[in-house]
Amino acid sequence: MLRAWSADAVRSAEAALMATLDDEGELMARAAWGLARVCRARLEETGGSRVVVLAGPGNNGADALYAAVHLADEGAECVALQGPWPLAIGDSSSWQEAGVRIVAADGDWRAVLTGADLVLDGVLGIGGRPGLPDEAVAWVDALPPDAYVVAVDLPSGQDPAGEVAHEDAVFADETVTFGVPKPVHVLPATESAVGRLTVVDIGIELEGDPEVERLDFADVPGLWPVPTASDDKYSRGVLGVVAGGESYTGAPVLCCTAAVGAGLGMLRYVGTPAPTALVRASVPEAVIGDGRVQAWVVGPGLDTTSRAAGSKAQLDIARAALASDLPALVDAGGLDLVTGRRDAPTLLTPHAGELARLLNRLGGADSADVTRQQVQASPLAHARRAARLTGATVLLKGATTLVVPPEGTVRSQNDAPPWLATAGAGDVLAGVCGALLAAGLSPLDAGSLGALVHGVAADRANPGGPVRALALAHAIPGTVAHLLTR
Ligand SMILES: NC(=O)C1=CN([C@@H]2O[C@H](COP(=O)(O)OP(=O)(O)OC[C@H]3O[C@@H](n4cnc5c(N)ncnc54)[C@H](O)[C@@H]3O)[C@@H](O)[C@H]2O)[C@@H](O)CC1
Ligand SMILES: Nc1ncnc2c1ncn2[C@@H]1O[C@H](COP(=O)(O)OP(=O)(O)O)[C@@H](O)[C@H]1O
Ligand SMILES: [K+]
Repeated sequence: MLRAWSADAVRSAEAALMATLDDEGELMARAAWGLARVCRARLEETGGSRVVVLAGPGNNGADALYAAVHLADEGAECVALQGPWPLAIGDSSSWQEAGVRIVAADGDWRAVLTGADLVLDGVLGIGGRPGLPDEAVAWVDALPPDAYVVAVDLPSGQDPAGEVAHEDAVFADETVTFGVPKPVHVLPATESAVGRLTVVDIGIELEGDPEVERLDFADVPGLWPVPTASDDKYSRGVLGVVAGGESYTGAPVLCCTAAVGAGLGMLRYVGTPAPTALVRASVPEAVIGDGRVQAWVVGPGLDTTSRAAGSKAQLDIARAALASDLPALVDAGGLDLVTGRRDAPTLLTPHAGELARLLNRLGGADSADVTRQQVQASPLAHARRAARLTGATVLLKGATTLVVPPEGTVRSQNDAPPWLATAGAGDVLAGVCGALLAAGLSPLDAGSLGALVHGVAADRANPGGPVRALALAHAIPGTVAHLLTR
């Protein structure tokens, strides 16, 4: 499991360690040495030798400059761009003596930058506010496209807390962070700017709950509900799926195919005539109609406004499922039936547009209208608000999937290729996570583990190429086996 801690927690851990060290510069020395080792390796891989440092005003800039001193000692040509600010440590003459030429804001920095093989972004670190000083915006605009950009600790300008996306910021090829990952490295608003993430050990130890967790492959065997000889179909979990209608007939097929493929004890399907016929034909394992279950999936392809035959009876069962004390996953059309808090374990699985709509409906007349764009610009805050309003865990879908409980550490999964952005993929996710809820997992575990398996299945269904939702659903059983037996 990857764990990311807030800037404040990291600073406290650094202060605690520093108090035990004789030299107050020791941690920065460790950070700079580790950073220099990574840069050295990348220069060797790419055959480059010209390093340009973007030197900010704080310790992040100092880290980059110290790393450049090591690289200069080893023969690289190192130049640092300084803005109209003093450097945190030393001045231009002391750095020049140490082997790093400093080019001031009024110097010919463009020519220097054009020749860079490797750019070390040390403008801002965990002390940064989202956005960049104007001079650094100009540097970033002028970055040569073929230079390898290494961000020091985090891509400058990105929000260290990973809460908000900002357009004036660095997008790195690699980020070298110190001690532990931070939220910026794993949350959806900022993760795409991080590139490859490398963590340099500087000896700090973090205690207590992290801000963000990310499950990895090694977590799957410990969490996945593997049956034993004493199990039967009921003890493994029965899932009820209320999905589809006369206009959306495919969603229940995808959801039910994925749910049985994830290893359910049994599945009950509740639908109107057309999708029921399709589920009968394509998922012969499904038992049709209402009955006793351990958890519900309510909503894939569900049209809550339909007047077609069978719709009223189906909606009555959907409402009864939501009013029950059983765990429930609520997706797509089912989200329109959420009226407030539910006491039983609940996982809501909106995409950004559905989350905006849910917040507008539940937020009350006084709250400002939320748009899909606002959700995408600050996904964590919006998911958290929905989790607090409903008491449910909110799984917000996207390239990075967030799973946000009403309180405490959030999970963030990034396991899927962009090919997964295809209609019906969400119905498959609902089936997988629903199966895990029926087996007794918490909404947090069911959502994050389901998102991991779903993302890996997208890749395994057709490595490196397009994937359709039905192929994704069919790839679930093999993916689970692969992750359990690797
Ligand atoms: N605390 C420690 O012991 C260690 C810290 N390290 C480094 O220190 C960094 C943190 O250093 P600092 O606390 O000096 O903070 P930063 O280097 O992130 O920069 C903070 C400075 O930039 C200014 N600033 C912030 N946001 C701005 C914006 N958007 N536009 C313009 N100016 C802005 C602030 O006013 C402040 O002067 C870490 O990211 C890491 O690189 C490492 O050396 C490891 C050890
Ligand atoms: N760019 C992307 N990269 C990887 N996965 C993505 C990307 N965009 C969306 N996804 C995933 O694809 C799925 C889409 O679900 P959803 O929007 O509900 O589609 P549908 O309602 O058509 O089934 C979600 O699991 C989401 O996390
Ligand atoms: K940086």
